[in-house]
Amino acid sequence: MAAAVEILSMIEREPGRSALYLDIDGTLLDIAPTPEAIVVPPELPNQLAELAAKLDGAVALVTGRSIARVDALLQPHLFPVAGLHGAEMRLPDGRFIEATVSADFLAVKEELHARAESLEGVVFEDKGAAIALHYRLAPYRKAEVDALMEEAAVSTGGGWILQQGKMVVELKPVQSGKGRALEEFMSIAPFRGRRPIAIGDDLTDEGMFAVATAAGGAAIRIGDDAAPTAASARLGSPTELRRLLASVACRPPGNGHG
Ligand SMILES: O=P(O)(O)OC[C@H]1O[C@H](O[C@H]2O[C@H](CO)[C@@H](O)[C@H](O)[C@H]2O)[C@H](O)[C@@H](O)[C@@H]1O
Ligand SMILES: [Mg+2]
Repeated sequence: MAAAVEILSMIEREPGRSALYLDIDGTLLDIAPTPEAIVVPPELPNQLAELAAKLDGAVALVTGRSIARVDALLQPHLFPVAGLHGAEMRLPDGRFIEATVSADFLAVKEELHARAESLEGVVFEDKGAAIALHYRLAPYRKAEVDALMEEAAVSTGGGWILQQGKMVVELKPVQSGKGRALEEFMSIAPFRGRRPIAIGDDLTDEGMFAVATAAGGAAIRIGDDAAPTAASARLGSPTELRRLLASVACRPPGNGHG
């Protein structure tokens, strides 16, 4: 397994041949008790913008969050984003691929919201065309949350599927997937023809790890868990990643670690 620092130093040496695909929660940002409690280090948005400039714009966020939430987190910058696990995208030229909702899904959402309110400690997150039920504040609720979400998925009539995550179960559009999102970005400028480097921390990121490595790139899984992964390297924490990315952002090309 390659070291994460070697992979990032490849970007430093050859920014014009690299493209970077970044997950947010657990990767760029430390995990917090609830979705709203995350802390964006004040220097991070500008560092990502510097990195993007260095890679001629070939930096995308690939996340379970909605694009609107990403924009709010990383303001004032608007990056290319695959949101809702790839169900919605903002392409580099500003075009949107939107996720649509059905009447069945809206009814399921309402019902889930009401039922989640009776489960103390469970946090309901409405993301538009996706829903997350979090049990981080009440881990003993996992079985109840799983059962509720399995029932909800069936009630959508097949248009939405389950996504397991860190202390969360999500309902995401069946037409989603971070691997598919990467393929979409990789087919267009400025991402086309560049070596894809995907960085994430969770099950949902495994699809993009597989696509990036199959295309001759590399992938880094963040975190100290021992979960099996298609990533080519591991790195301990978002703090370490932010430090390495900051160093890539500010060094001139060709001045890598060796
Ligand atoms: O694909 P990502 O960018 O990693 O987003 C995945 C989900 O992240 C968020 O939930 C997770 O982070 C929360 C804040 O640290 C944490 O409280 C929660 O337990 C985690 O599961 C987000 O709320 C979801 O919408 C994203 O899909
Ligand atoms: Mg993540």
